[in-house]
Amino acid sequence: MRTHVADHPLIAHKLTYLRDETTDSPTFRRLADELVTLLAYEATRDVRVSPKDIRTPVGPTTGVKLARPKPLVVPILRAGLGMLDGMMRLLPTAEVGFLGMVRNEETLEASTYAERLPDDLSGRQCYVLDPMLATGGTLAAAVRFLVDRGANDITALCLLAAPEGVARLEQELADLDVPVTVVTGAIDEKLNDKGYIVPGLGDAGDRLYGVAE
Ligand SMILES: O=P(O)(O)OC[C@H]1O[C@H](OP(=O)(O)OP(=O)(O)O)[C@H](O)[C@@H]1O
Ligand SMILES: O=c1cc[nH]c(=O)[nH]1
Ligand SMILES: [Mg+2]
Repeated sequence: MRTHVADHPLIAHKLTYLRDETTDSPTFRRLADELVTLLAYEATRDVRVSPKDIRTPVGPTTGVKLARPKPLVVPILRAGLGMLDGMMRLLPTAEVGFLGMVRNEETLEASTYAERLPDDLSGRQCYVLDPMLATGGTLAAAVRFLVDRGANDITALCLLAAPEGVARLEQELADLDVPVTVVTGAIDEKLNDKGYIVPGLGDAGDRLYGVAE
C-alpha cells in the first residue's frame, strides 16, 4: 500500500477551518468539497488515459482522453457523500457506485448496510471517498469488497487519517495483488480511547449532516 500525504499550504489552511469546532455545517460542507478537489488532483495522477487525435485551429495533434472502462467513484455513506461533488467536478464522466457502511461505536467494527455497485469491476480503477481513516476497519472492508468484485487499482481519498489506521491497512491488505493508494490531507497524532482521530475534527458524518439517531 502506498500512502501519500498531500502536503500543501492551501490544504492545511482549509483543514484548520474544517477541524475548528465553531465551523458550522454549511461551511464544513463547503470546505470538505474544496478539499476533495485539491486531493483529487493528487489522487488521479495515475488515472488511465488513451490517445486521442484532434485538430486545433493550427493543425493536427494527439492528446489524451480518459481510458475505458471509465473510473468508478465510490463514496462510503454517509460521510463520503460530502466528498462526491468535489470529486465529480474533476472526473465528470466517471461512474458512481455506493457503499453504505457504519462503524459500531462500541466495538469499532465496521458493517455494510447498503451496496449499489456494478457486479463486475474487472479492470476498473476505483476511487473510494471517505473523510476519516480512523481504525481503518471501514476502509479495509471497502477495499476487500471492491477487490472481490474484480477491481484492479484502488485509490482512497481521506481528509484525515490516524497512524493506527494506516498501519492496520498496510498489514491487512499486504496479501492483495491489487495496488492500493491512500491520499490524505494529513496524518494526525493518534486515536483516542473511543476510536476518534486526535486532534481530528470529531464525527464527520454528524458535522456534515447532523447527529445520527
Ligand atoms: O476507520 P474506522 O474506525 O472504521 O472509522 C471511519 C469511519 O467512521 C465514519 O463513519 P461512521 O461509521 O460514523 O458512519 P457515517 O458516515 O454514517 O457517520 C467515517 O466516515 C468512516 O467511514
Ligand atoms: O474521528 C473520527 C473517527 C471515526 N469517524 C469520524 O467521523 N471521526
Ligand atoms: Mg459518523
